[in-house]
Amino acid sequence: MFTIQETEIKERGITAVKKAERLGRPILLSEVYKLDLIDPLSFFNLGTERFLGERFFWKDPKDETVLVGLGISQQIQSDQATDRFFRVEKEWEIFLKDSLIFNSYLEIGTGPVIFGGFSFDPYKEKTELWSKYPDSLFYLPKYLLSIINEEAYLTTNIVCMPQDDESLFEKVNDERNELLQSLYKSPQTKQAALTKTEEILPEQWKRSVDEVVKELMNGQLKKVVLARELRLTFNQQLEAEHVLENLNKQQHESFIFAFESNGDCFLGATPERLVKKQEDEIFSTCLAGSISRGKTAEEDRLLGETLLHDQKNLIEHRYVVEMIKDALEGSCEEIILPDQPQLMKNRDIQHLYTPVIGKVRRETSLLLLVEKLHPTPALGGLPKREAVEKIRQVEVLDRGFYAAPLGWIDYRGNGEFAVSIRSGLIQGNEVSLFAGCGVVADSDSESEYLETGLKFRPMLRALRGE
Ligand SMILES: C=C(O[C@H]1C=CC=C(C(=O)O)[C@@H]1O)C(=O)O
Ligand SMILES: [Mg+2]
Repeated sequence: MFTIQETEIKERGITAVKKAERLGRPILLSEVYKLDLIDPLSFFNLGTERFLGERFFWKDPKDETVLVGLGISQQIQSDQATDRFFRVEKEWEIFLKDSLIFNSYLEIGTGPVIFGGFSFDPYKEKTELWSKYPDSLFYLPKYLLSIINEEAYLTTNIVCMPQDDESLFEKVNDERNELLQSLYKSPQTKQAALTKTEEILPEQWKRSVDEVVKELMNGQLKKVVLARELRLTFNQQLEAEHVLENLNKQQHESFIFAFESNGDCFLGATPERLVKKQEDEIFSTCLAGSISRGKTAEEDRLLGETLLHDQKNLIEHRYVVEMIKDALEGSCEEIILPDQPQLMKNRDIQHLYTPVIGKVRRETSLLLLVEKLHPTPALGGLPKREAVEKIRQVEVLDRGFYAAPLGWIDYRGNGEFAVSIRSGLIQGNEVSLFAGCGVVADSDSESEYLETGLKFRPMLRALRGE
């Protein structure tokens, strides 16, 4: 069993407190230990008692980076719409200034990391649904488990005040060791049962698709993504850990995420990367154009072939490729992307997919890239500003964090954001699911309606525990 000795954190803590006294402001103390490999979901689960409402989970499709945060050591949050990406970046930078970071590992995603995201459109009128999530919300966790290429690291973050003393560090050390020891007790709880499914205004949604199609045929708008909601009720309070476990099993090739705030939990399994930054290398994804999976291998292959040659879907996809290329060109010395889309097959749906690799200029930050890209025409439309305005006008749904950038940034400026689709918001014994689709001049509202139905499936499957 792993135990961390108390002497080190005490010495470091006293140094941090002295620095806080000298500078007259809080100072971050962060330390990283390597651990034997532990199961990230068990780590998330063991936060249930102590850190409920203050947890996050993140896993990329290849399991290269798994991050689990428990507790909130510092929060960056705002409802200010202007410059929101830049503001988060500056606040993180200022917060990190003069911090004491004890990290002898070079791995990206160890040490101080903030996790969180942004709402889709800060100018959209807010409803009760997303009242727990401000337009920008990030946590620096108290304890962060990072599993990087199958090696585990535990980062502890403590914000030290001038008036703090040794007892703070004794407490943290005890708590940390208790956490690590309780890892081996797994809680047994029952999965909730679905009692009611309500589609929110499906006919009105179809009518808005028809209206937008008309505009697309004779205006400057080329594409608008329209989304809708499914509201589910269960016989008891839903536990995020069950749903997360199912998503992780059923949609392992997606980004699996959960992000708690004040009792609610936003979670999902998205196949869509927005942008990843590793030093000066960046990776993005064009994902748009969809068809169902076949029941047999042959049917599945034929459906894939149909998608690869379908004009409506190819146009829907091409708008995304063009926009991402344009958005990245200014910041990159080099961009590589194939001419033709390929297929991405997820358990419940297949998509047209074009991967993008680039080399960014020195001064380009991850959040600057997020700002340039969000929303891509896979979530917003084309042209970007006009499409977002149209969505604001015609969509009934309050998207909140759905279809928006969600991810993490470490203290060295590396990190990754996904687009939070195939997702849901848990609120007690109810859950809202969200799904949208790219409407182009060739769209038919009935088939777009069915396509959104496919996109609800990953969350439905996980919620039902199928
Ligand atoms: C907006 C969603 O999916 C986007 C991503 C891939 C394919 C899409 C499509 O074919 O319409 C959407 O643009 C969603 O899942 O809610
Ligand atoms: Mg589509």
